[in-house]
Amino acid sequence: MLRWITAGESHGPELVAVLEGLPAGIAITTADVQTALARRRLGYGRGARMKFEQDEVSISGGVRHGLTMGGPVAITVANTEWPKWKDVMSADPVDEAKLSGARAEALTRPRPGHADFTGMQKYGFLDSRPILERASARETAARVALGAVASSFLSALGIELVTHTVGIGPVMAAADLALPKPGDVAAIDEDPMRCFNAQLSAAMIAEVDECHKDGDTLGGVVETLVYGLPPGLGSFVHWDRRLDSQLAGALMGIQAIKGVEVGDGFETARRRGSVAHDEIQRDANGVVHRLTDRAGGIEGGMSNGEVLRVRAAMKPISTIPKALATIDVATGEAAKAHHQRSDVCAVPAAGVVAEAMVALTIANSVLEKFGGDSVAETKRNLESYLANIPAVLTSADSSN
Ligand SMILES: Cc1cc2nc3c(=O)[nH]c(=O)nc-3n(C[C@H](O)[C@H](O)[C@H](O)COP(=O)(O)O)c2cc1C
Ligand SMILES: C=C(O[C@@H]1CC(C(=O)O)=C[C@@H](OP(=O)(O)O)[C@H]1O)C(=O)O
Repeated sequence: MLRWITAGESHGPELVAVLEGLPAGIAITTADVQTALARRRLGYGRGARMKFEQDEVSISGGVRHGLTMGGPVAITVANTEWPKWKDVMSADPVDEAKLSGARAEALTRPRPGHADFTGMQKYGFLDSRPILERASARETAARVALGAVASSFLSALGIELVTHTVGIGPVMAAADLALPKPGDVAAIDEDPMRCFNAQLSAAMIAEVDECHKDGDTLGGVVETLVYGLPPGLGSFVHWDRRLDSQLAGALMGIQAIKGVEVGDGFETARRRGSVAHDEIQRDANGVVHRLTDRAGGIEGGMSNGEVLRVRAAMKPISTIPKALATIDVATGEAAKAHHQRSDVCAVPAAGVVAEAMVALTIANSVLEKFGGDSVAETKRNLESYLANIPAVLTSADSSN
């Protein structure tokens, strides 16, 4: 079983992430993690901080000479802005006299839509700083670092992930948009306008620009695809063993994600059964195929060998220049919500986080089914399982 945990604040010295339960022999380098983090930093509509934040990566456990050794993998991602925040965010008590300037002031005008107000109620603070520091999506850098390790493990088993943006605010990608393939990411990487792996249409970019001009913010929808999955990950036997429930939990665990769809999701609910499912057909060679992939690669809580397809809906950023009504908790009076630099739209970045969470979830399911203390052992177990599926049940995706 894979376990992972992150720690650290948005303006603290660094984020710390630990991933336990991986086999030995996974190829991972500091540069691989840096590349994954660079994808997350970019994306059309990101704010000022992402222009200078460097995400300084250090792998401090579990990896030797570019390969995992089987122990917990520990990664730190340093915040390059730390020197500016040192006094405000120091773990040790600091001299009050040092705490001056705008950064040190109590944040007393909680932002609707962020964790501020309810977090202040829950933890008993009259300052939202101790809330927003951990609620901030800065934390997702730590998850993306771990996701890079999970993706490398899956890749060694022939399982590849790719993510794209399918909606920015009201602008949705064309319904017949061809699904990207894993190799497409490299091509998109060369085009920063497309935000690394996020395929933003001109209309989406115009929507971000328009919104920026209006002092407003946007959400949207991202989709992660997983190619090369064997059938049978997850299970129908118990709710918490269902792959779809695990993926939904993992994606809803990302800041600002408010909805998850598997396959055609909500659209399926509007269809009749005769056109909602994926018919099964045997070809002349005796190999079983699906005619469609409306289910998004999951039936009965199990991967069915088709391309896995999950979408996550992100709400608009809640730090809005055109600030919303709130109260000032210092006076109890009506006020405008606190506003500082922030993203206009972080949907492409959220897609990179979604991909990391899907990779971690799938890696966990793979290890649950196939086990293995080394990648070679996991691979042998996977191949043996596929080779022993009864011939009459062999489907296109279970035969490779
Ligand atoms: C990649 C990413 C970047 C984000 N950037 C910002 C930001 O710059 N400003 C902001 O107010 N919220 C930002 N958010 C959203 C907040 O983190 C989120 O609204 C907050 O945690 C409350 O969301 P919740 O209700 O889902 O917990 C971002 C979210 C993600 C996933
Ligand atoms: C730092 C990141 O995202 C941050 C997420 C975030 C929030 O409220 O979630 C608020 C902003 O932080 P700041 O207030 O320091 O500008 C974003 O920049 C990041 O993604 O690495």
